[in-house]
Amino acid sequence: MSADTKVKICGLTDPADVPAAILAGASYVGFVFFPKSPRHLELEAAEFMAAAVPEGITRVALLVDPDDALLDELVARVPIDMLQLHGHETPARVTEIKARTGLPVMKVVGVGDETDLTQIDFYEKVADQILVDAKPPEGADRPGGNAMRFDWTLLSGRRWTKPWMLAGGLTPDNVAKALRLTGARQVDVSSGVESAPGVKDPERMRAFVDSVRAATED
Ligand SMILES: O=C(O)c1ccccc1N[C@@H]1O[C@H](COP(=O)(O)O)[C@@H](O)[C@H]1O
Repeated sequence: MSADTKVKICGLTDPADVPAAILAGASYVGFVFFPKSPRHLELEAAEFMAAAVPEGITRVALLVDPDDALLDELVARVPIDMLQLHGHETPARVTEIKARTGLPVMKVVGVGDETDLTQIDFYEKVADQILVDAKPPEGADRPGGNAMRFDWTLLSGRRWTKPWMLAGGLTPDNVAKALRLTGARQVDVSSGVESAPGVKDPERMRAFVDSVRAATED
């Protein structure tokens, strides 16, 4: 584990969440653009919230199989530093989206069992970062943000050429164990720092980052 482990807090929905996440110690903040999510933001709200993020904090837009019209409008209106692709985007589509937007891309790979890890070998060739999340259950309403974790031991000893982040069901109580088992140097949390779906809790955000810091100071 490393003392400079970074935290992404995703799914901010209220303008007050921005200073709360930053005060807690987030290095990345995430905004969700997926209408079926309780964390979905309209572009106007996102524009306002992203503009309030200080320099040095990475603003991530979470998208699910976005079409070109959405990408163009998002990039024109919202000050964003990175895209998180959480759908079924192929490696070729990742390359296209990077070229179209001029933004770095973090591609999500859903893990249910060991066989899913082979996907990372394809995506690390084209994406700037990889986000390793739990694979959603069949028929789930959304491909992430389900507070679901996977078997973290699957990642023990794995190395990839691109930076990667661990996500999926992380909480202030389990993140230390997740860091220990996976060796992750970046973690992403949404449901685990909420008081209700789509409602971020400043105390839980702080507790999460504190747990990461305590675990990485060992
Ligand atoms: O948060 C959502 O509603 C969401 C919708 C569609 C795709 C992904 C979504 N969430 C992301 O999933 C991971 C893990 O979340 P959790 O900590 O298990 O709740 C994270 O990147 C969320 O932002």
